[in-house]
Formats: sequence, C-alpha cells, structure tokens
Amino acid sequence: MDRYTVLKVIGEGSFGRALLVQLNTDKVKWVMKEIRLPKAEGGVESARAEAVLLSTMTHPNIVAFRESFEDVYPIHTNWIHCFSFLFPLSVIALSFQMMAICTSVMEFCSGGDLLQKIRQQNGSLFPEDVILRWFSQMCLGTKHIHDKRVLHRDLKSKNIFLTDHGTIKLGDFGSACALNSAKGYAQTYVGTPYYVSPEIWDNQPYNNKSDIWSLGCVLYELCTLRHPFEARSWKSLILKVCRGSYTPLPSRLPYELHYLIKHMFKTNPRDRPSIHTILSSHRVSRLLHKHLPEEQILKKESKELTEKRVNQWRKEEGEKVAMFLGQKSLLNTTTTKDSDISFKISSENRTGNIVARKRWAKEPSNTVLQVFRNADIISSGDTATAQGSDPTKEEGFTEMQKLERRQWDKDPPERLLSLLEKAPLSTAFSTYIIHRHNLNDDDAPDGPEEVHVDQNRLEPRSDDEDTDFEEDCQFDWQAELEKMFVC
Ligand SMILES: Nc1ncnc2c1ncn2[C@@H]1O[C@H](COP(=O)(O)OP(=O)(O)OP(=O)(O)O)[C@@H](O)[C@H]1O
Repeated sequence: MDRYTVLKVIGEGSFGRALLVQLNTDKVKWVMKEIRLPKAEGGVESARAEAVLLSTMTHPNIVAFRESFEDVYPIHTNWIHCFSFLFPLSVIALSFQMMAICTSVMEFCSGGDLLQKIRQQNGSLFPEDVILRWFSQMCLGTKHIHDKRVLHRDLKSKNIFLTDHGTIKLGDFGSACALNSAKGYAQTYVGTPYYVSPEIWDNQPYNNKSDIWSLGCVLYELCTLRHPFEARSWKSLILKVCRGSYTPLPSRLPYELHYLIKHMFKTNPRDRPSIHTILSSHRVSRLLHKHLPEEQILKKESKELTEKRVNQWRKEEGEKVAMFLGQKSLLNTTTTKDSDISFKISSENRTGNIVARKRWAKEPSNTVLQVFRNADIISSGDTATAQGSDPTKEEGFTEMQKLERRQWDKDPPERLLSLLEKAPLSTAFSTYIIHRHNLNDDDAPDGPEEVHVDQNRLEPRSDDEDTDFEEDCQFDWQAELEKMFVC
C-alpha cells in the first residue's frame, strides 16, 4: 500500500471504492479497487475471484492486473450498546465481526467506460468504423476468456473500458467464473437484468452463449445509443428478452451487423454463434477483421483448424438448406442430434474428469418461460415490441411454435413478478450476484483461491467442441432472490 499515492476516488461500486493511484517509483497510474465486507459475505469471494481470474488473463483487450492484497481485521458491532439500557449489567462484552478488505491493483483505462462514452454522444450516433473497431476488440477479449473456459457473466457497457489510445479493455471480472474453479461452483449468478439472456430467466445454467447475448446488447447500444430491450416495467423487460423482441437496427448500418445482431439475439443459445464463429466464419467476420489491429488478427490459428471451421460452416449451411428443402435423411440426423442433446454442452466435473455431455431438462419445471407461456403481454412499456421484429413472423416458425408463443397472453408470471414488483426498474442495470446459503463452511477456502487451468482446454478446438460450455451448478436462484428481497 505504501508504494502507492492515492490521487483521487474514481467511483463507488456496490461493495467499495475505485481509486486512481500512482506508483511512487515510476509514477505510472493504476486503479486500486477496495472492497470492504464482513468476511462471511459473498462479496469477498467476488473480489478474490476477480483478482485471481484477472491475474491469469493477459491480453491486449483485457484490463491488465498488477497485484492484489487482502487484509482481515475485527470491528466491534455496536448494536449491543443500543440495547444496553435493557440489560444494564449483563451486557458487558462487545461482539466482534471480522471484516475483509480485498484490494486489487489494475490497469487504469483513462478513456472511461463505454456507458460514459454512449452518454457523452448526446444522441449523435457513433460512426460505423468506430463501432466495428470497438466491437472487434471486444470479441478478441471475449475469445481469450472463452478459450480459457472462463465466463465473464457481466458483460455490459459499464464494464468495458477504453484506454487513452482508444483500445477496448474488458474489465470487472467480479462475477466471472472459471468453470473448473471450486468458487465457480460455490456461487451462482443472475447478472445485470438488462443484459441477461433468456435462458437465465428460464432458470437454465449460464453458458458461453449467455456472454454472447450480453455482448449483443453492448453492440446494439453502440449502434443505436439505446438498450435493445428498453422497457417500463420488469414484466415488459423480461418478456422482451425472452421473446428476443427488439427494434431493428437503423437501416444505414451494414447488413452484416443486422445479421449478426439477429443471431446474437436468438432466444435459443444453441442458435447463437460462438465467439470463434463470429471472429472466423460468420458473415460479419471479414468486416471485423478489417478493423482489427494487424498484430491481433487471428494468425495463430493453424491452417488445419481454419479449414475445419470453414467445413463446419459449410456443413451447417448445408443442413439449413436441407431443412428448407425437406430432405428427410439430413433433417433426421440434425433433429435427432439436436433434440436429444438440446444444447451441445461438454462440461467437466470438479475433479476435472470429462463427464457426459449435459442434457438440458426437456421439461424444465417452474421456469419463468413456463409461467410466461400463460402470461398477459399487456404492458405500458412494450413500445419496441410494437415496432420491433416479431420473431413468430420469421421464416421457419412452425404453426405450433407460433401458437405456443401466443399462449403467453394469459396469466401473470406470479412468482418472479410479484418479487420484482417492489423493485424499481432502474435496479435492472445493477449487477446481482446470488450466493448459495447452503454451502458447507468447510467448502469455502480461507485464503485466495487458486484457479486450476486445464492446459488441454487452452488448445484451439474445432467448432464442434466449441459449441457450448456452461456452469455445472444449477439451483433455484429465484428462490434465493426471494430470500434477498424478503430480508
Ligand atoms: N480499470 C479502470 N480504469 C478506469 N476506470 C475504472 C476502472 N475500473 C473501474 N473504473 C471506474 O470506477 C468506477 C467504480 O467501478 P467499480 O467497478 O468499483 O464499480 P461499478 O462498476 O460502478 O459498480 P458495480 O461493480 O458495483 O456494479 C466506475 O465508474 C468505473 O467506470
């Protein structure tokens, strides 16, 4: 600590402050994030997780990590004083609570965050070149973390920074999760409601495609200066997200961006492109590559792998064409594979052993979507729905699917909405991390946790292996949310 001089407070987060500091020796500026919390609370874990994860990430588009320290000190809880008149003689002992301060020192991004940039525009749209340059760098940062099997879980314009040279940096890894880390299993996460994908509202596990959805929200914000799922009520917000209903991008933007947004906002995560696909074989890839700094273009990728990806792309295209042509044999192969393993997910258990590809429950119980199926879509804030694209009008929608969507127009989604009724919609821009309460204390390591990176997983993979990966923990976060609001 003595090695740094504090220059100013940059901002206050939910758990602590961010300070601009200067290293006394070379006068380089850094950001010091302090988080003070009772040791028993989950925020300490988040701070540690951020420090540990950031320390393993070295990439030009990720906020660089310098060091972290942790201190624990006792404070006395003085509530006993307040009631001492009731127990004049018996209460003489003070109770102590252990507080933790987790401090991380990281790169200072003097350009501020993208939310600030968007606000500073005062309604004047960003040039296309700027959007593509920033977005392509966001993709490279995301690719780096996904390659390490890390999910960011809180990608939003407020957590993406700019340096004074205009380089994009992904930051705020406080919610991130290394899939092979014990901590990753120890907490679950809801996210920032405005950026949360439909599967999370559907109580399904977070996966790499959920990060893609959030990235889509940021891209949309850069293109329009508005959030894709603007709403005046929680109900409207959640419905719009679950239906993937947004106002189309301005027509002046290239069709590749329209096409990309449409795919990033596919409600089924399986239909969203992975970050590898966006960068290497999506229609937008060529456009993105034009805007990448030369040294960062994916030249490391082996020729063989690139060929595999191209083949994969052609195969998928071929399958789509076959579907439309109604060629039964191909259609059968595709549907058997897809319906059997709804989401192609390979996951690892805690010990790192590969376990069978995970199946999503065919009939998820008590999910928001199920309730929504019977929900009334009457909401004052549904403007974008009215103007926006109606997914049921898309080609390929069966009559059954259309009917299922229309059936949402009935009862309100009681459990979640009654919970959210009391919360103002502005809180939907905040990050929510929900911690499991039923964790055995012995499971929670005391010191900073080590992230065990599985080297095999850092090797480039083909698109097949790359389709999805997800948190291996599933529990009822809505119940946890309920507990939070009741407290
Ligand atoms: N590396 C950084 N460089 C420049 N500014 C930063 C950096 N990290 C954080 N900030 C700024 O510091 C302020 C506080 O950030 P912090 O991450 O502590 O909380 P937050 O993102 O505002 O809230 P929360 O994380 O609780 O949702 C924000 O304005 C953020 O833009």
